Amino acid sequence: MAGNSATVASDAHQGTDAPVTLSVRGLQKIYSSDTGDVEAVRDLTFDLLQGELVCLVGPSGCGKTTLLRCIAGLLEPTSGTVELDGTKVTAPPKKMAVVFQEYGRSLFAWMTVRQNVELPLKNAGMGKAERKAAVEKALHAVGLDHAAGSYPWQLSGGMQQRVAIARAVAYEPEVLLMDEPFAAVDAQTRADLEDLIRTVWKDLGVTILFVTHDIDESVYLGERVLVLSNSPTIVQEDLTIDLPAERDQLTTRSMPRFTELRAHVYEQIQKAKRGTGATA
Ligand SMILES: Nc1ncnc2c1ncn2[C@@H]1O[C@H](COP(=O)(O)OP(=O)(O)OP(=O)(O)O)[C@@H](O)[C@H]1O
Repeated sequence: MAGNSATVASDAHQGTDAPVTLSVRGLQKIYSSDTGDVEAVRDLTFDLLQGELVCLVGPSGCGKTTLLRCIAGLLEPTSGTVELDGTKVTAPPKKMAVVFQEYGRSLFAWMTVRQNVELPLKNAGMGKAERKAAVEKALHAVGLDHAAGSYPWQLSGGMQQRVAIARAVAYEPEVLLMDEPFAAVDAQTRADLEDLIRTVWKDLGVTILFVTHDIDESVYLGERVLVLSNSPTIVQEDLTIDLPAERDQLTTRSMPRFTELRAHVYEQIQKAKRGTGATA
């Protein structure tokens, strides 16, 4: 089954009319230090079309976080470009939001859930009434209407991560970047959060780039999966996930096609680890 490459389509977005939202071209990042240079990312090129949910997987240490930080305008690439709606990213763009793994550190403990979600809107100069409506909509989207007055430390890890997601979507970003956001929560909560992401994605029409270590998660969530090679990194494969749009933890994960796609990605990651997958 793992050798089923011939039945697995690449170039997922060919034939769709949606415009390109995010464009990464020839991205390279070399870290320089006293002990020498580390080429984390060599030559990454891919596009995200408007409204896509794309997952990014690759071997540990292959440069996923480096790539995301370059896309988010938090790190300057050594060469290559990132463009959002045709404009080069040189600083964190207003139309982008990022959700990190460490939800505990990303929320302010002395602020209520409502205040945490409201803060970036306040900083952006949004009026009070508009802010209130945006916060209510975002908390409702993540199923936390009842927790608006609670403090983060009164919530479970999964609920805290939902607050971080609400804070990111309240802003109505065009692109949502997620860096292994569910790595620190238990399996049951993780499954719930995966479904939440697909619901929020469908309801709000946001473009999502979701980084994960977890092969099953990438196939379950994504419309496309980008498999990265070992460091120094290139895109080893751009894979279409041709599963039905309506996904369900039980039904989707027990589909033969799910098993085939998961086996295919697994095989690609093994090749990436051995350094035999990349052709460029
Ligand atoms: N600030 C830095 N200075 C020097 N090297 C760095 C720095 N940050 C990352 N690296 C190196 O760059 C490579 C890619 O790191 P990065 O954290 O982007 O990978 P990753 O795929 O996100 O890792 P993981 O799968 O473990 O989360 C690694 O070899 C890492 O050691």
